[in-house]
Amino acid sequence: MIRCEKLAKIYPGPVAALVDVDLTIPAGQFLLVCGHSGAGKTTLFRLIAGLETPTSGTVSVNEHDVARLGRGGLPYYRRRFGLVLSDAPLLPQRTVAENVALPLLLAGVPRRQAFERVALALERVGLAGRAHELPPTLSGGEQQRAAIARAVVHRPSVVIADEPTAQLDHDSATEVVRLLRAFHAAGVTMIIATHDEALFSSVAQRRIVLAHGRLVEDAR
Ligand SMILES: Nc1ncnc2c1ncn2[C@@H]1O[C@H](COP(=O)(O)OP(=O)(O)OP(=O)(O)O)[C@@H](O)[C@H]1O
Repeated sequence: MIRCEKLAKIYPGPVAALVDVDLTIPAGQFLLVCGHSGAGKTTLFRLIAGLETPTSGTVSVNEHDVARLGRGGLPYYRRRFGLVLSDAPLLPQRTVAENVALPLLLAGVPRRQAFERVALALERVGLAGRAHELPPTLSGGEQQRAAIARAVVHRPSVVIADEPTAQLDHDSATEVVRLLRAFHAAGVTMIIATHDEALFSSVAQRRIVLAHGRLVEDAR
């Protein structure tokens, strides 16, 4: 369970990106996060995943305050999460398999074991035959599926995806939703920012709306 209490992030400016957000996300939930551009969705994701520290308030996971983890605990904490963020594109000069392997290699998994897991992850997203190609030769939908493989290759318990179907045609977007649904069915908590709510209507269990950094709607 992830719990945000009075969570706030003020960037220099000052910009109040997130203001007093109280939110509890039970393990295994499929949560949609909606809101206009600049509403604070990405900021919320970065705080939950331990990529940024709150200005005030707390994020805790299973009752442990993330701010108290310290340098030793934070890398382990971050490995709970699989991130599909728009500011982390695939590296164009590395093959698809090398891109997907990166989080494992950075975590110290031996190469051989890492690439065995990469092969499994690419198979799950239907890209087994494209492992040795460079990302720019893939379609937009295939690149997004590779990004999902990279996010799940270390078997995270939570997947956070920022607009995972943006700029995809309908068939590719539907395929991305099908994949996320399959990971959710396997027990992964899903936190998805989207403007494409209709696409997720059959799988989402809850929808929250952020506006100007505040949580303004919460519906199950
Ligand atoms: N590193 C930063 N420094 C300063 N301001 C920032 C920073 N990151 C975000 N902001 C500001 O915080 C606010 C919330 O941004 P955020 O990216 O969280 O919104 P968002 O809902 O994800 O938007 P989008 O849908 O466009 O991605 C915006 O006003 C943004 O300009």
